[in-house]
Amino acid sequence: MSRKIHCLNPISQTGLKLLTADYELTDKAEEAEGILVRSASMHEMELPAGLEAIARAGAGVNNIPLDKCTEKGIVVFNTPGANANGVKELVLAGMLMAARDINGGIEWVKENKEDANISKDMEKSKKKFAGTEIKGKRLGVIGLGAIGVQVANAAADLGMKVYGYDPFISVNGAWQLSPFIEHVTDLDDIYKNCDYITVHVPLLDSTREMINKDAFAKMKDGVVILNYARDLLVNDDDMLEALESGKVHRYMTDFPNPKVTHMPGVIATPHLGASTAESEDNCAEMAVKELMDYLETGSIRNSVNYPACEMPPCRGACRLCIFNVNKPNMIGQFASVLAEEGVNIPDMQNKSKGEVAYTIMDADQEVSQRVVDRLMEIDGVYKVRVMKAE
Ligand SMILES: NC(=O)C1=CN([C@@H]2O[C@H](COP(=O)(O)OP(=O)(O)OC[C@H]3O[C@@H](n4cnc5c(N)ncnc54)[C@H](O)[C@@H]3O)[C@@H](O)[C@H]2O)C=CC1
Ligand SMILES: O=C(O)C(=O)COP(=O)(O)O
Repeated sequence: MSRKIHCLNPISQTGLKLLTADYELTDKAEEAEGILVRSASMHEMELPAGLEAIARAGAGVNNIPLDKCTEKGIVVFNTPGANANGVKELVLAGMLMAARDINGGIEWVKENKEDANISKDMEKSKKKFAGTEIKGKRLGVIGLGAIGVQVANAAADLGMKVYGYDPFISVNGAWQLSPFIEHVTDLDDIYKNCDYITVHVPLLDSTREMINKDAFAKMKDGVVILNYARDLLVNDDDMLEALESGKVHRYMTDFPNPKVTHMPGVIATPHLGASTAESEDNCAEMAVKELMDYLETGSIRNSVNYPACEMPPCRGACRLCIFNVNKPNMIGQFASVLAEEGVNIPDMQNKSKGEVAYTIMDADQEVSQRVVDRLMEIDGVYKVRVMKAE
């Protein structure tokens, strides 16, 4: 029987064509074993009863009900870094469009397209659109993950003085960061010093509306804010005030909303950061591979709610994948149940991540529903998935 995959958004064919003959795309979400999604909100959606995994072809997972998925043993994947270059390039464009009135100039040409003397007249009019250069200006990058690091390095290459802030920077991120970036540990150093500030953090309770009145109060007058991450990172009312007072010269954002579109000094794009052929292909390929790997082997790579856990092909008659609360003696209890049922475990792997854990156990014989029920009865077990060896 083929495995059913439902796409909640259009997903690049480059990724979809990796699905083997064992898979089938379905229009019916309720029968899906796997879901592929980009930005569609899943918060109000009833999760299909047989859903094993969701792969977000992209970075941000604020459109997915993570806690609910965790408690149901549904693994949520994303595709770290797969669209970072696409976003980086749009951020660079945003910075240049904030520095020069490229938009105003283009509009002027459109408005004067019937002017037979346009070649002469523009030389008189162009002073209205004069700008500044970004070389030598100070850029603050908040969040040095896949995108932030690339933005920081590219801006340094363009001659900007770059400050980077990320209290949780990964070892990989730190390795990739150019030595010319000043790594600051106090966000105020970015607010105080920078002419341009760009945010590249996920939307979390801890980052929601981090760009607010208090932050603006510490910033230089005429600062440019770039938000190609999520709209809710910025307090819109405070932004309006900052734009009106001149504290913020321009607000460049990839996340227009009804308030933002009416503000002066805003240049907005309709969430185009990852909308390049290359990013769409990269994300789709990575998401499809993660999903297939998990559905076929139980191995987890790049999950945002369960730990990475990889196992070679099944060494028994079946494989048990157990999702549970991360607390003492869980593996002991799993092993006891299997021992009492006369099942041997030729191979196993257990990993934890914060409050949850994941165990893959190969069993030397097919296990009965009673074994599954007994494992499910253990306090803290969310789900037991049984996979027959190929
Ligand atoms: N405009 C668009 O189309 C796109 C937008 N995004 C947005 O950009 C965000 C970042 O994407 P990536 O760089 O790929 O993610 P990432 O996970 O590689 O990097 C995020 C970084 O933010 C850091 N961070 C978390 N909390 C922080 C805090 N309070 N202060 C400073 N740093 C903090 C983390 O340590 C991490 O290094 C995504 O979560 C998403 O919301 C991502 C891709 C496309
Ligand atoms: O990857 C992300 O976080 C993005 O915001 C990109 O969203 P999209 O896949 O273009 O709907």
